[in-house]
Amino acid sequence: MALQCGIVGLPNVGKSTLFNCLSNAKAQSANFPFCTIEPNVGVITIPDDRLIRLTELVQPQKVQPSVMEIVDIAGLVKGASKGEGLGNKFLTNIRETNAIIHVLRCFEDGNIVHVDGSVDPIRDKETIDMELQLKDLETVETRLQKAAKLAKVGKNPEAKKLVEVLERYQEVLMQGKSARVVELSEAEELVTKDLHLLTTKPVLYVCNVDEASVTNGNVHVEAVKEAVKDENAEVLIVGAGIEADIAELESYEEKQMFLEDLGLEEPGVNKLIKAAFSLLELETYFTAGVKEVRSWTYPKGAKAPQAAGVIHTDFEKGFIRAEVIKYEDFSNLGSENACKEAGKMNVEGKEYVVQDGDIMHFRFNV
Ligand SMILES: Nc1ncnc2c1ncn2[C@@H]1O[C@H](COP(=O)(O)OP(=O)(O)OP(=O)(O)O)[C@@H](O)[C@H]1O
Ligand SMILES: [Mg+2]
Repeated sequence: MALQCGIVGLPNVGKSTLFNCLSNAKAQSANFPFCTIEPNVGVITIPDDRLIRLTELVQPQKVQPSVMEIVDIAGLVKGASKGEGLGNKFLTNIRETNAIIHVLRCFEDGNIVHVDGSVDPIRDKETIDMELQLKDLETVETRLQKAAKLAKVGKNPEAKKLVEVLERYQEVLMQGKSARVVELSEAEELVTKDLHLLTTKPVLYVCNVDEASVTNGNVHVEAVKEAVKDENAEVLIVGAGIEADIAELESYEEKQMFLEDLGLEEPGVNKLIKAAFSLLELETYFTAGVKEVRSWTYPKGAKAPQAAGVIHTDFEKGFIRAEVIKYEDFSNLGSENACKEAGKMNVEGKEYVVQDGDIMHFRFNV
């Protein structure tokens, strides 16, 4: 059940190029629109300095970082919601993802075709948003008809609630806004959970810039930041072209040299991976034994038994307690034993909400 981030944007803006520097899988990338048709799925490793530190301290036989899936989706054009370009098929690919990375072309390069003839990320963003919103409006209206019928026949409080929410969605979508601006109560979330609207998915924006703009951005990036300031969404600057070149380099030293020249401490894609990971509302805990040091992914807010279930369902079913060491303590004191002696290992029960970076040891009984 690996969660997926989908990369969306207009054709030829650099989605596949970005995908290639993010994942080990290789997608075809070329200077013509609709180069990608079938979605490319890749697995990416989440970079985490804490895992490196734990590995140094524990010296395990094996190390296993967290991963997530990333999908490179075909470019979308105006009218896609009505079947233009690759149309609806592409929208289905987006529906299957859990979060969206929206790539905006912010680089000038006369040799790279822009489907709408000029570089204008704000217009591009509106084009994509509008197509997603139109598709959602279609979904909402179809569902509204059905739910309204159900709500009429006798007692059906759930259908009534659904109708209410759908009407709110319809209103904002008709105003050209995304459905994510509608705030839902827990009960409302429950009745809408199989709706899978495209514009309720969390989104982050990637400004794809040229080499010279990777550290400070450019006028296009500024315009994007201004345009999304009410959306409460993150805007990242990545030079996909140059990062793809760096990813091709063999040695770590060469990569570092290149990054330094660009004025970057780490590849822009690392920042992007971390941002995408938190966009999915995921966090990490660790297990640190001599056999294996491993990073595990759990949904933010999970209690100890649910987090244990990520390792094995038996751990959840037979959960007794968890022994928890904070990463900082482990890192400072150097070992599990040292933490125990210093009283830095806590025993937690079923109600414990796991915190990002916890080092866990589960006791269970099956
Ligand atoms: N930051 C950049 N600067 C200059 N050229 C770039 C940059 N990013 C990508 N490109 C170039 O843009 C072209 C299109 O890239 P890519 O194939 O990744 O686009 P795409 O969004 O996947 O397109 P499609 O929707 O057709 O699949 C390629 O020639 C690529 O090398
Ligand atoms: Mg592509």
